[in-house]
Amino acid sequence: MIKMNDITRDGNPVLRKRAEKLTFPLDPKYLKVADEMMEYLKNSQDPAIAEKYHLRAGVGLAAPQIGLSIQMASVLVPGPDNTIDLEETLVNPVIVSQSVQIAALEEGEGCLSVDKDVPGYVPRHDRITVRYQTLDGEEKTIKLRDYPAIVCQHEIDHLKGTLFYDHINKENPLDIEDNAILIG
Ligand SMILES: O=CN(O)CCNC(=O)c1cccc(Cl)c1Cl
Ligand code: NI
Repeated sequence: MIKMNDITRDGNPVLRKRAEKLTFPLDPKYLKVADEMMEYLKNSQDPAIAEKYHLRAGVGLAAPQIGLSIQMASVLVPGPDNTIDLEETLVNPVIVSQSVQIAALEEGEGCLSVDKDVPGYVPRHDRITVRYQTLDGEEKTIKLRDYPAIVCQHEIDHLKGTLFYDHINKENPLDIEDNAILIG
């Protein structure tokens, strides 16, 4: 199972590389990686397991965060009342369209690869359309908005070598354009 000491930390060049596109059929080792990444997310969202193995909670995990510079990211976004809003492993994801409307999480963002808290609004697109391949190579296109859209942007950023704090206004971290939507 993936544990915190398997997570690459800021300063490791792998987090600043553009990850390699994957070809299909996927090498079986990458299928295993996908399972392990999703398992990490599930474990980290289970209070008992997270406490037992000292896992920081995550709603997404990108392959560069476990040292693999490949275009693969898993997302497990809970919805209200123990529902799941989005559970998917995205291979070679591309944001094919995005709203002009900007949104940010009121609480800011965190990252397993960034040990320090970096306060401030992370401006992102409120709505995005993502085209990706599933683990068996099927092309899918999904439209996302609000929290799931923000999570996917955070993960797709990882595949481009971008970290969330790159987007925070350095002079005034709580500065964001007037009509940005703040998501609580
Ligand atoms: O890349 C994934 N991680 O670093 C896992 C830990 N961070 C989160 O789960 C997280 C927390 C807050 C906002 C967003 Cl958008 C995300 Cl993604
Ligand atoms: Ni992250």
